[in-house]
Amino acid sequence: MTQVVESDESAREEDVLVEVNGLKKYYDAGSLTGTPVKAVDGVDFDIRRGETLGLVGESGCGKTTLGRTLVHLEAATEGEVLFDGRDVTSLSGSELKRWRRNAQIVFQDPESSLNDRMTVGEIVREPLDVHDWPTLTVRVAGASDATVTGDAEAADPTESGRDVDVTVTVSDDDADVAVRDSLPIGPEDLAVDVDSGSTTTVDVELIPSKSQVRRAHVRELLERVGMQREHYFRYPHQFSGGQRQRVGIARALALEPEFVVLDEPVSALDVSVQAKILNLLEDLQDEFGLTYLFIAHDLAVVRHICDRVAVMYLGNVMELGAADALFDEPANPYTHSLLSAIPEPDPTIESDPITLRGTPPSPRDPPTGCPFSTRCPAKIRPDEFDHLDDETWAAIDDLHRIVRERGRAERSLRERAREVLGMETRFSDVEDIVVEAFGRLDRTPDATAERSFEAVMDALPRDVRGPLVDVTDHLRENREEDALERLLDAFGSECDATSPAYYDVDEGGRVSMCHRHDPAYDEVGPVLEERYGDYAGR
Ligand SMILES: Nc1ncnc2c1ncn2[C@@H]1O[C@H](COP(=O)(O)OP(=O)(O)OP(=O)(O)O)[C@@H](O)[C@H]1O
Repeated sequence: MTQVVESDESAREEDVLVEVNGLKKYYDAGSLTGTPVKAVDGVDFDIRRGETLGLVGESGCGKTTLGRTLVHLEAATEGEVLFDGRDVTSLSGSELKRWRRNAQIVFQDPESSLNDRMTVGEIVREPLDVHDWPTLTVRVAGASDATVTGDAEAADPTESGRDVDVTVTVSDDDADVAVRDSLPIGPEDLAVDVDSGSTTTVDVELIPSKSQVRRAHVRELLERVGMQREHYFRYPHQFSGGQRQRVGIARALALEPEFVVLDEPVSALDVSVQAKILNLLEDLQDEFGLTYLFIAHDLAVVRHICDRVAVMYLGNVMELGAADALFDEPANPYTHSLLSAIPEPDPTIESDPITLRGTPPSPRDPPTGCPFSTRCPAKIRPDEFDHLDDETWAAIDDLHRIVRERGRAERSLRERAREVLGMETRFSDVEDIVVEAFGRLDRTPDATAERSFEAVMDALPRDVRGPLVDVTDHLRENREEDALERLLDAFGSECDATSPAYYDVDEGGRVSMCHRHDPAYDEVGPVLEERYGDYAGR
């Protein structure tokens, strides 16, 4: 007798699904210039089974690259990505193909991510064809030595039940078969033959064709994501952005992955549609026990949908922790700055955003110390300059950024020729830059008048003027490296010198990368309050 019964979904444990260790992704690593784009520059974190981890940060900080590297659309330059404890960065060939089913991605723009020449059904079905889905995984109970043949492969009896589609229980020539209920097949679709010779052989065959099973699965998926079964034969351009994103989600779920990267899945959609897609994603997560990495720039959406959040800057994770705690009491100066930029919904509350000056440095040339050091509103300042006010520091920091950028910019052939010929180059405007950065500090009665370089320098405190004279001298000679070194030597701090460690910043396991968490320095919050008063990031 052969009996087929449906099994319960196995209980999911609250454990780590993805573990990322020292992950780097550099582009053009072998280029002639020798300076790769350090898109992801050494990140460590876990993603727990069944959770949604948010990934936020300014454009270009490496969010998409990190997401793509996790699902192996990009090869890692260095580091590990462990899925269920197995490093997948070195997988290739059939092993990689097999693993890929487990990790999928939903792209930002449903306009460009769906092939307009394929029907909706073909689009969702394509991964099933590529992976020859379904391959039934069979575990045989009750027989110590059994082989499995037919449309199925044998599962390791010691593995967790999560990976098993069919359980065959053998006693003499009887077999009970359990089919996982998310497959669009029932007892009547399977033929199970048990041959108990010297070793037990279990032959499992699908009765409908694979094509029929795939079509049925695609239709079920379409319905599950809020489309209709009849939409199978329509084309993407016949649908709205929201519906197209539903198709993208159905395609990502077709192979029943455990882990899905959602790369700005609602950013391209109308606000009215965004909530519906987010609700759908949450429902699907509950139903299928999915684990999400949710990449987004809308912090309100992230707070709503994510369990934990990682804040990224220049290829580094600056802070990571429970979403509510991180939004309520940010620890890292970069998180403070990001949150401070969100408009205050209550107009009666007066607060000023922390304005982040300048743009992030190029990922080809990240700062030596803390990645955020060139823009940090809470940057540590050397004690001997305690007497300087915030405006003077802002001017010093501006000059630092300008010199850094200039040092990085490739000099054109024409500029080099002009230098050789002793003609004027772009560095001839060095004095203008100093006047621009420091001229507004002068509070004398005639300060509104155009200031000369000499007048601006004279008005500066002696211990600022001294280093600035050296800096401008270096710049006039086109020695940007020396100018930068002099600036850092005079005004730099721990933030410029060394990359900070991660510190535990709350009881819930939140970590943040900032020298200010070292008890030797004042903490971030009080420093920002002192420098910015009633700023909006708290
Ligand atoms: N294929 C590539 N080749 C070279 N550089 C790349 C490539 N892809 C991305 N980059 C660079 O890597 C850095 C990180 O880009 P990435 O797209 O991951 O950032 P992001 O945070 O997702 O930005 P956005 O929010 O704008 O999508 C950027 O400087 C980008 O220009």
